[in-house]
Amino acid sequence: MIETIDLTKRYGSYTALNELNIHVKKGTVYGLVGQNGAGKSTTFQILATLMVPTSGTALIDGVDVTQNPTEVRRKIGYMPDFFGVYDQLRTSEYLDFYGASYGLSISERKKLIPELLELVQLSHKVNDYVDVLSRGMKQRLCLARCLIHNPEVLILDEPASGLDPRARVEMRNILRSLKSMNKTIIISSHILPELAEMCDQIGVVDQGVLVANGSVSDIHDKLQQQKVIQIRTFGSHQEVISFLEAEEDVLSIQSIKEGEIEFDYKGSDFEQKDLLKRAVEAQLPLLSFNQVDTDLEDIFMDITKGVTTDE
Ligand SMILES: Nc1ncnc2c1ncn2[C@@H]1O[C@H](COP(=O)(O)OP(=O)(O)OP(=O)(O)O)[C@@H](O)[C@H]1O
Repeated sequence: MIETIDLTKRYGSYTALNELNIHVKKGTVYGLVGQNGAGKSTTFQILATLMVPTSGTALIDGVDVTQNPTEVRRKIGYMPDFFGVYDQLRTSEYLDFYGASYGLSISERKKLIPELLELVQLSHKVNDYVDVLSRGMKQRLCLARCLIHNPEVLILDEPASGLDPRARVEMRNILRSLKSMNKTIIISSHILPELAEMCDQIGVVDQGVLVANGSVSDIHDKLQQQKVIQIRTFGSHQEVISFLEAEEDVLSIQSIKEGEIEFDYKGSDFEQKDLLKRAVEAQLPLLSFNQVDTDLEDIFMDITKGVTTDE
């Protein structure tokens, strides 16, 4: 439904997007995650037909965004990361204006606007002026605006940015409703865990390059090639340390505390099983042996480390 093939964008000599390949299946939610300046908005602006790529192709439902932007615009709803709302317009008038721009009749608009306001939980603000709505409400109104022509595809650039925790939860619930309506959604964030729970697939972009792509658990596994293992011991450490130091897949011993050793390990699950077996056979004084869970935030920080952000 959404596909980019070797999508590249250069601003002068600076490459903001470098041969990006992503594929979003119909009815699924794809999260593009990356630090500030990673290239998310650039990708979304190209998908939304607002920017032409330097090379490569982007397709929405098989239609090339550069060659046939008008047809693509009918298929998409785009929520930019920054947007303004008009002064002196009430919430319902604002949506009415956009509905008319998309060629909806008065009766269609009359029926649709209350439905959309209900979906984005703004029914109670129908007669309020848009410029005095809270930030979260404005974001939700902008989302309603994206839906007015019933697009199949939603391109949402950081819809939850700048929102307080409650407003984030509200936005997440709305996105869940949209998913259940079988929309195909691409959404960006610089916070990986925020996207993880609502996305079917995640792409991690770093300096314009897709460094990881797949389901949340795939990414977790792929990026966590180096594990941290914790051993709890009973009695002397020394025997355990000597054993670990002789193991090829033990990269380094991270910490040694009273009764506890942590080490970096690069072996597979199969090799890890054998390591444990050998440790038991060597009758080491082990109380427990387990892999330390790394959360998504740690993994994200790890793969994007060393990159300076522009904020
Ligand atoms: N019009 C432009 N001219 C020159 N450089 C640009 C332009 N737009 C973006 N860039 C640069 O391209 C890179 C990617 O920017 P982009 O806005 O796509 O990142 P982003 O991942 O959306 O970041 P953020 O999370 O801060 O919105 C950045 O280094 C940015 O400074």
